[in-house]
Order: sequence, then C-alpha cells, then structure tokens
Amino acid sequence: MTAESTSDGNPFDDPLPTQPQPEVAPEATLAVGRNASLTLATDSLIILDEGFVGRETSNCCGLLPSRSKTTLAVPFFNILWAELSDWEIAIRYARQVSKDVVRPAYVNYTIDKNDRVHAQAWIEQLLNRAYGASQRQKRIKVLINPFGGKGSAAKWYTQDIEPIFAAARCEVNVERTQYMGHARDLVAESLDPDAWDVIACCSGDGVPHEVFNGLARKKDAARALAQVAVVQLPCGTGNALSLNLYGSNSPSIAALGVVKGLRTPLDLVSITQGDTRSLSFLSQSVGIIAESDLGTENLRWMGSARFTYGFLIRLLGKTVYPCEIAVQLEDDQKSSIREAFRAEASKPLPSTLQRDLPPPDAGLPALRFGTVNDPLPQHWQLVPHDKIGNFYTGNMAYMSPDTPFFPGALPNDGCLDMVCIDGDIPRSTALKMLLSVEKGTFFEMPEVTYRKVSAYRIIPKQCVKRKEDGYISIDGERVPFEPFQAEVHRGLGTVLSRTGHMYEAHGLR
Ligand SMILES: Nc1ncnc2c1ncn2[C@@H]1O[C@H](COP(=O)(O)OP(=O)(O)OP(=O)(O)O)[C@@H](O)[C@H]1O
Repeated sequence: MTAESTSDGNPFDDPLPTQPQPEVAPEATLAVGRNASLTLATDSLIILDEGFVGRETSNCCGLLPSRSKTTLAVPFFNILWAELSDWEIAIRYARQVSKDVVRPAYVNYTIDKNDRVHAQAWIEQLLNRAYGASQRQKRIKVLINPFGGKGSAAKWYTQDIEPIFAAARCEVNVERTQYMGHARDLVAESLDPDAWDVIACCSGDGVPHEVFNGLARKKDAARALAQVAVVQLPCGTGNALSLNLYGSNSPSIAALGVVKGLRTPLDLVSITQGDTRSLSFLSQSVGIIAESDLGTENLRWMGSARFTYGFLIRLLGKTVYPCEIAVQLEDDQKSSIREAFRAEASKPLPSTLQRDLPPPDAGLPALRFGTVNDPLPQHWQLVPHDKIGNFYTGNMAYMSPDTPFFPGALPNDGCLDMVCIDGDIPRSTALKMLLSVEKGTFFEMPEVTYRKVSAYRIIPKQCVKRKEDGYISIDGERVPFEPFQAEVHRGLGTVLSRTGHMYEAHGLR
C-alpha cells in the first residue's frame, strides 16, 4: 500500500520507536512491497514506486523532490522524520511547493512483519543521514510578536512554521509577546535554559535582540547563552538573522533551517553607553545607515523604499557625520581578511559538535577594555574623522535581502567587520558603491575601508548643519546620540545554521 499527502497540521500520532537498536548492518535499500523500494543514495532518499507513474515532475536547484516516472528523490536535508509503527513505515519530508515555500508531505508503506528489524535499522540510517550532527526533535520555545509582519506573524506561524515543527516531532511551546521588551523580561525572569534547546522568535530582528539581552541578564548568563540557541522565524520588517543563517526570509524555509540547523557559536558584542551595558548580535551604525533607517519614520507610507530614498537623499547631499574613533585592530588588510574567510569556508561540515559549557554560575564575561566611561585603553588612539559619511560595523553578512554589506563576516571569529566610507566622495563613486553591494564587488572598492576589529569606541559629534540629535542604531534600534564602546565576546551566543560555522552569503570565496 502506498500513500502520499501534504499536511498543514500534525496528522501523525504514532508513539516514538522504543525498541533497542538491532545489531544488523542495514542495507542501503529497503524493499517495501512488491512494487516499491526506498534507497539511501549519496545526498537523497530515492523512492522507487510503480505507483508514481503519471504524476507530475518538478525540480529546482536540486532542492525540490524530483520525480521522473517511478522515482521521487528527496534531499536528506528535507527529510523531517521517519518512524515505524506496527505495520507501517512513515517518512515525513519538507516538499518544496514554490521557490520560497516548503510544506510537510509524507509517504508511508506497509512493512512485512519479518522485515521490521531491518526496517528499524534502515530508519536509523536515514535519520543519521538526514540530521548528521544536528540535534533531533529539538525543544523549541516560540515567541510570537503579534504585531510582526503588519500583524501576520501568528498566521504565518500556524500556516508555514508549526506544521514543519510538528512533522519533525519537535516539542513546542508558544507564547505571544504582550508589550515592547516582554521577550527580554520573559527570558530573563522565567525561562529555564535547561528546559529548551531553542528560542525561536516569530518576529523581525528586534525580538532576537531582546532575547539575547534577556539571557544576558540571567545570573548564569554565559551558560544560558551557550545552552539555548536563539533563532528567527522571519516575520518582521528586518529579518537579517534568518537571511544570514538560512539564506531566506521565508518563514517555512527558516522553520526547516531550525529543524535541521547545527548549533553554531555566535560572537556577541557588549555595548556600553552611559551607565548601561547591553548585547548586540547584528550591527551598529552611526551616520547615513542609521539615519536612513531610523530618521525616515515620516516616510513609512513609502514602504521599504523609504530606506533607499532616505539613503540616496543623504548620499547625493554628501552628508558627513563627524566623529572620533579608536579601535582594537585585528586585521586591516583586505587580502588577509579574504584568506581567513576562504580558510574557514573550506572546512567540512562537522560530524559532531563538541562545545564545553561554561560553569553553572558563569555570568557575562568581564570587559577586557573597560566601559565607555573608563579612560581610553593605553594603546588605543582616538582618530578624528571629520568627513565620515558611513560608519557601519557588522557581525553578520546580510543586513537586508540582497545586501551582503559585510562579505567577510564570520559567526565565530571574535571580530566585528568595520566599514568606514567618507561622505565627500564624488556622487558617481557613491552611487557605484551603492550598486556594488548587491553585485558583490563592494569589498574591493578602494574607497571602502574594511577592517576586522575586536573592540572600538566612537564619539559622535553634533552635526553643525542640524539642530536635532543624530542617529545611532544598534541592531536596528535607536539608542541615544552619545559615545559608546563595543567589545566582541567570541562565541558567547548560540544560533542554528546550516553549516555550523558560516553564514549563507557567498562572502569572500
Ligand atoms: N505586543 C507587543 N506590543 C508592542 N510592541 C511589541 C509587542 N511585542 C513585541 N513588541 C516590540 O516590537 C518591536 C519590533 O520587533 P520585531 O522584532 O518583531 O520587528 P522589527 O522588524 O524589528 O520591527 P518592525 O516592527 O518594523 O517589524 C520590538 O521592539 C518588540 O519589543
């Protein structure tokens, strides 16, 4: 008997297999009835079934299950779960129904009583190939921002995300955030890091920022940040976390990325400003980027074009944002930055993930360079930048879709990528530069200063032409227009990525 269907809910309620693992060497092919077989090929599960004849064929970039006549190839990455009941083997997978959408689908076949031991061993082989070093059946705490995605986040969760988690047999608990800052408070005050493997934010980048900061407020902050992976199910305006980790801002693709994701240490950055200390996971900007994003609220009616419009106006006006900057420099040579990136990119997928947890009472790491209120570290030098137009530091490659602004960024190299561009460069060069980000040629432009730094201080100055305060953005949120200091903590946080050590951008390969 053969059955196949897609499912928007969880139609499966079989108990988990509890039998001891049989000690037989499983063969790659499992015969399931007279006319069908299941084969573990190099990258995919191949289902050969006479019953497929006549069904449509589809394929796209090797990601879609492809059928030709009697076969269906499902990439191991798309396999969500497989299990054996008394008489049947059921395999669930994520079927790509369009470029940006996957939906759970399943095949099941009757198994002869005498084949059960072999079938159980074969399923274990399949799950090993499907999950590799990724944890199976993750325990996921979901936080939904009900206002995310113009109020669509809850709908996207039900339609695109929850069915994938259910099909992969994840343990899920859902909570809606009730006010600004709720995610931070909830994580700091009541979330038990031993109870969850993942905190998944159905939101933009604002809620993950709060979650990292909630974990940072715990007494055992360092341990909690290593224990619980923070991920995003993209439902906001800015979805950089998902773009970098899953190469997509589609909720269902990200859900598959979370199910199959490898635990990945992520550098986090302490920001001290005034008397506060907070964590940043994404970016800091002073000048044109911050102002084009945060200073164009009055243009919200334009939709996402408001950022580009705001950016171009300032670019063409040759706006400068004078400041003083001191850095803890790690590398300022584009050639060696590229080399280090390539060396990291050439590493294979890890087969196991070993990471020592910090001791139970380990709080946030001490600041090696003090705070912004301390005297400047001895070997640092404050350099005046009177003509800077763009000061931008990034911990990840993509800042928005198609804009890999920091192609050299690596999740766990202990560095921020710092870009400084003068504001008085010719307009034609500035426009060329704008276009070069998407083309991937931005890094090489001589007008772009690209550095790896592990800490810095910036003292912004009031713009003479303007009466009101300027803009500083930390992870896309506005903070006071005052000096701040940043210091990277290597691998302090945890996320889930496809490779365990790289972002999804093409980068400097
Ligand atoms: N119930 C709520 N009421 C008001 N604000 C909330 C609520 N839940 C979350 N927020 C706040 O919404 C802000 C935006 O968060 P989110 O990460 O979803 O989106 P974003 O992409 O950063 O912004 P946008 O609102 O433009 O989509 C965060 O600061 C968060 O604290």
